[in-house]
Amino acid sequence: MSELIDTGDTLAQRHRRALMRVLLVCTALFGCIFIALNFAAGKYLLMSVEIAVTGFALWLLPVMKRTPNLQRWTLSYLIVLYSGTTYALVTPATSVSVFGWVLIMPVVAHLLLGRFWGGVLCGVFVPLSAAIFVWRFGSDPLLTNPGSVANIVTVTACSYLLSHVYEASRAEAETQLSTMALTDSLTGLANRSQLEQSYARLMMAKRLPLSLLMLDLDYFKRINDAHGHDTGDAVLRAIAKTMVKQLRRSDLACRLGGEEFCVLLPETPHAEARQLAERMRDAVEVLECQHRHTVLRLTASIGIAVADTADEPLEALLHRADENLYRAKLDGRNRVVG
Ligand SMILES: Nc1nc2c(ncn2[C@@H]2O[C@H](COP(=O)(O)OP(=O)(O)OP(=O)(O)O)[C@@H](O)[C@H]2O)c(=O)[nH]1
Repeated sequence: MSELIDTGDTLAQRHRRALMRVLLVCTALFGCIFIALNFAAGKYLLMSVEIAVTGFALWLLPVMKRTPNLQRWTLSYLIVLYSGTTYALVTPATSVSVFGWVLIMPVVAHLLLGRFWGGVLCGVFVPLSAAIFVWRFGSDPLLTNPGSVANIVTVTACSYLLSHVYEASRAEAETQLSTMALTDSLTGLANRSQLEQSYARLMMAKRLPLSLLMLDLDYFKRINDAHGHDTGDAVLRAIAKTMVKQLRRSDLACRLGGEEFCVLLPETPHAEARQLAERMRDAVEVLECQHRHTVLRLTASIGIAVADTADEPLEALLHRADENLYRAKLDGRNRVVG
């Protein structure tokens, strides 16, 4: 598990990496069996093709464990595997049963490459295999029987359509899942996990100085106590919207929990961060949250911290911003410190 996480895989990549290794082991194993069978039958050219595919599978097995180019290697291997299968189909010495492999081409391609590349690969190899089938067995009674033709076409079309639809809904479910895992459900802002990921990315790209604002609403408990938790929630959503309005596209606003928010500002020196923090504090102060017949108003305290080097851990930066926020609270609230 840890070695998979080390590669920085998404959920889909993690599954595909595991599936690809199963496919490589299976094709290498069956490849050895077919090499032996074809050697015994004296089909040396076909045997050579199988040796090449099996050798590639064995060589790729350790590479697949941690390569960051998973998609490229998978596509390369499937092109080699499907080309080898196509060669076996063309060879007059092979039996009609070899065409059984064509039926699983769409399933394997979609599971390993996703909708687009899986579709492209099948779009090339399945019609090619069908053409070879007609060329080799066109005069066979099998193909002059409409029932047999209908069966073959239906099974192939089902294999293609089912894998395509399955992959489409799997990809959609994964997108929804990762959005949920990175978003605060109440406000729609980023959550702490997303903050950690973005911070690591920004530090890696050296988008310095990286400023961080920590914003905490003042006396928010009073809103909850006086008007109820639902109203408190509505206020938190309004605050989140107000914060986002002040930001650039490259900035990231998150809710750390409760009534505590944080904003990540890449390539923002201290003076600029301070200006933005004051603007945000003003915006919260003038915000009017309508609740039944009363207008609720509140203020926010903000602490600032700036990272000038790429080696500062997020925890340290948050801690410095939190200390300044604490001072802002002590100094009377509704102010920016740092
Ligand atoms: N409505 C709502 N309230 C929350 C949520 N999470 C935390 N709270 C409330 O936020 C309040 C935070 O109160 P305190 O930590 O005492 O802070 P405060 O009243 O804002 O006072 P200061 O921060 O000292 O200015 C508590 O009443 C929590 O119950 C939430 O998701 N929704």
